[in-house]
Amino acid sequence: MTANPAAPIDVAVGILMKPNGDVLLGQRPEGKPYAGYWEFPGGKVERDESILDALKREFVEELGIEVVSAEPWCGVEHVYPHAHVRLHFYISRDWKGEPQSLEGQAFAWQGTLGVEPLLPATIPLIEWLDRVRYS
Ligand SMILES: Nc1nc2c([nH]c(=O)n2[C@@H]2O[C@H](COP(=O)(O)OP(=O)(O)OP(=O)(O)O)[C@@H](O)[C@H]2O)c(=O)[nH]1
Repeated sequence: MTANPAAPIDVAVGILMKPNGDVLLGQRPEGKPYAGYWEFPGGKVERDESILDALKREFVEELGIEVVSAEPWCGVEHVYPHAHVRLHFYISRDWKGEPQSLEGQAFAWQGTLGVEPLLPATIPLIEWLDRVRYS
């Protein structure tokens, strides 16, 4: 049986937030759709995996970071030419380790956003985020 291309793919996305409001963004590596675009770290949820477990796994794989706790923040659904995604954004203020570029990607801590382009589905998040990170 082939997968239904219209069915949304669940993606766990994590926003690491420092006490000063800075958040961590990563740049999509070569070979992936939208290579070079900036995003919050994360990836697809695997079968039989919870969203939080997927988030924790992706942060270990991509950045060598242990997410100790994270709160669900918002959901965004977006249809790209390559995929229909359902993004589950979490905010974490509690993690262990310093980000390492384990998959060769660039990353940057950002207050006022200074990197572009951002993935289209992630653009509205930046304005929403300003309402929570400096509150
Ligand atoms: N991590 C992340 N993905 C996002 C964001 N915004 C957004 O539209 N996406 C989309 O969510 C999907 C994430 O899939 P991915 O390809 O990065 O996931 P993955 O690392 O598990 O991929 P792979 O194992 O297939 O290589 C992509 O279609 C990507 O375009 C974001 O801010 N962060």
